[in-house]
Amino acid sequence: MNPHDEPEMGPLLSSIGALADFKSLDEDDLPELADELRRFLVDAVARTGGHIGPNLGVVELTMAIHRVFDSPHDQVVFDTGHQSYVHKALTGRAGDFAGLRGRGGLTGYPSRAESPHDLVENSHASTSLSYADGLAKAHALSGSDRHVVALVGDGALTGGMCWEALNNIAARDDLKLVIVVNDNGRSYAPTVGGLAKRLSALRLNPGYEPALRKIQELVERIPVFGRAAYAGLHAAKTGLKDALAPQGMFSDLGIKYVGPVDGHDLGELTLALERAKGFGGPVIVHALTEKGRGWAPARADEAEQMHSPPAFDPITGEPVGSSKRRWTGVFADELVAQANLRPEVVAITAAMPGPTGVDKLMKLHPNRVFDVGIAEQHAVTSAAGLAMNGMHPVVAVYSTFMNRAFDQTVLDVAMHKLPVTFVLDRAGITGPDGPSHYGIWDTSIFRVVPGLRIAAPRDAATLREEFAEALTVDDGPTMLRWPTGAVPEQDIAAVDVHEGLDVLVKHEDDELLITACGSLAGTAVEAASLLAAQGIRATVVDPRWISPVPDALVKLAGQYPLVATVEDGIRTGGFGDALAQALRDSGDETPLVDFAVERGWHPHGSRGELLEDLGLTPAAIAERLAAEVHRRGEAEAHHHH
Ligand SMILES: Cc1ncc(C[n+]2csc(CCOP(=O)(O)OP(=O)(O)O)c2C)c(N)n1
Ligand SMILES: CC(=O)[C@@H](O)[C@H](O)COP(=O)(O)O
Ligand SMILES: [Mg+2]
Repeated sequence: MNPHDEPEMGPLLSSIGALADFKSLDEDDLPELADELRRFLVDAVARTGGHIGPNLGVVELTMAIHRVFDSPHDQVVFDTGHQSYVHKALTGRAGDFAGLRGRGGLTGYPSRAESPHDLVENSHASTSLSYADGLAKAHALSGSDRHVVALVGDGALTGGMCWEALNNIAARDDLKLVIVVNDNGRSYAPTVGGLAKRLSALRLNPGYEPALRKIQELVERIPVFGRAAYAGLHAAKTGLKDALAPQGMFSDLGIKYVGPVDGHDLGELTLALERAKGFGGPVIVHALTEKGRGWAPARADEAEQMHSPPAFDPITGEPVGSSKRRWTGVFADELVAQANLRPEVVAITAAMPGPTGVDKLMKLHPNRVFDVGIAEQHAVTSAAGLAMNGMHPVVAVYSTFMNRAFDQTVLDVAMHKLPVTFVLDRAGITGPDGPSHYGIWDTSIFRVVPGLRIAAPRDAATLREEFAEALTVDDGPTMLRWPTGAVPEQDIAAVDVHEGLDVLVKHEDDELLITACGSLAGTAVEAASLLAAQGIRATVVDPRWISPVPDALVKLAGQYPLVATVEDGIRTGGFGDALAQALRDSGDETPLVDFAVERGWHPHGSRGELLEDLGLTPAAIAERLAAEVHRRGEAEAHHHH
């Protein structure tokens, strides 16, 4: 890592101020540029953390796409978008990587505000082929000659939307659409399922191409055979190819298939993409790549090939940040403990065993953990099936990805009153991954599901307790949510329990009730102490189970002149809205101030910065509530005179 704070840029990369500069480079310079890009990526991402593994794997792929196609006239869509750093560097943004994923800096995904070459900002997987289908149909309608290129990973291909799109794409032979399958055999962990087996059958047979070339040379060398033999060979080649490399999966759909090609061989890639472009109709180019290519620590990371590590040492790859106890780790241990007590407990992950913490149980009881690929909707309804047959599935998904499985949750699970426990990690504001990764919608979305109970632990102790409680519920689904990052160093102990509500701060003759949800309980406690310093006495309670709103909380809140709620989720339809509605329903007019995430697209940054921006800090909450108390005091005084 060089001393000043700019990632190391070689001479060729430094010469690229715009895509045109890259496209005009001499072909002979491209291998050197690829090396410069790899050194640059490691140096840059070491500082900021991010998707080093995926991006090292698409250096040649991205270069070849931008050599053959002409963005933005031709449109390039990155599935998930986590592998678009090379694209950003080649489109003139290499000089901005010092701020990658940081407030005000480059986002870690394509961004239309950053470049006309960026189209899809959504970081949720398996959307690229649907976007591409629409983009290409529009070009076909306007009779334009523009091509659409979709770069989709083998992991993303396990997502159902891809197959919905392929079914439609296969029905049209006039779409100028090139689907580049970036097959590195991995999501985080090795990609799972029948698709993966078919793709690896192709991957494991690279031999058939060289074998064919050898036969071809042989035939061409023996003049007597001439054309007839060559024609026979061609038939043999098709047969041989199908025999050795069953790629029926795509051609059965009627979509042309080119490959598999070596995804790190610029020449081979360029040829394949030129061929594909020439088809003028939908075509799949199947590229074989290595995640983390060219950097030993990523290649050596068997678990995830450094899919998205936090900041790391650029030489060793070792993380450089502090390794505090994370919410995920507490859950991982408790899941094992509960599974050992309860044979009916099984776990499901959508291609994220490590990041969700089910990997620990997976190692101990591999047949009780199911990795279903990037397929959240399937995960939920498969869990419904498991529950129907006596299991208690724990579905571990990031909150933001749970958005995908609303219908499956409400009808396939809740309507059937099935004992499924959803564990939503990364709930609330996450930060560096930006707005499509914030887990802020879950409370508002799932609060409307009849029979679904939601808990929001405030620390490690309540995570263990509430998770254990959820597993005892067998007449309907339960859901727990917690944020990214470290759990509070110290558990936030209750000083009292009032009808099932944990009292965290208690004042006699108090004048204000603050209801703290989950991870912001500590913030609420600090806000109460700031208020106490101004002579305002606020009691703080944590309901633990936030939906449905506990009756005891409605009753208690009704006894106060002012109530506040604090939650790490969208204000619209959140916990605050729920309590306000419950108070209204109980005939209580208690005024309520709800601290939450305003509905909107909040740009990436650190979790702390975002919470500061959103007024979800002790100081901001105390300030707002003090003003509210004073305003009410004055109004009272005025009223009495
Ligand atoms: C709907 C959804 N689920 C989960 C994720 C988390 N996620 C991000 S990248 C990734 C793996 C993608 O694998 P692949 O498509 O093969 O791309 P690669 O990283 O191998 O290049 C996953 C599971 C996501 N972004 N979207
Ligand atoms: C692209 C994607 O969805 C994941 O790789 C995500 O970026 C990981 O987020 P965490 O860093 O919070 O695990
Ligand atoms: Mg992959």
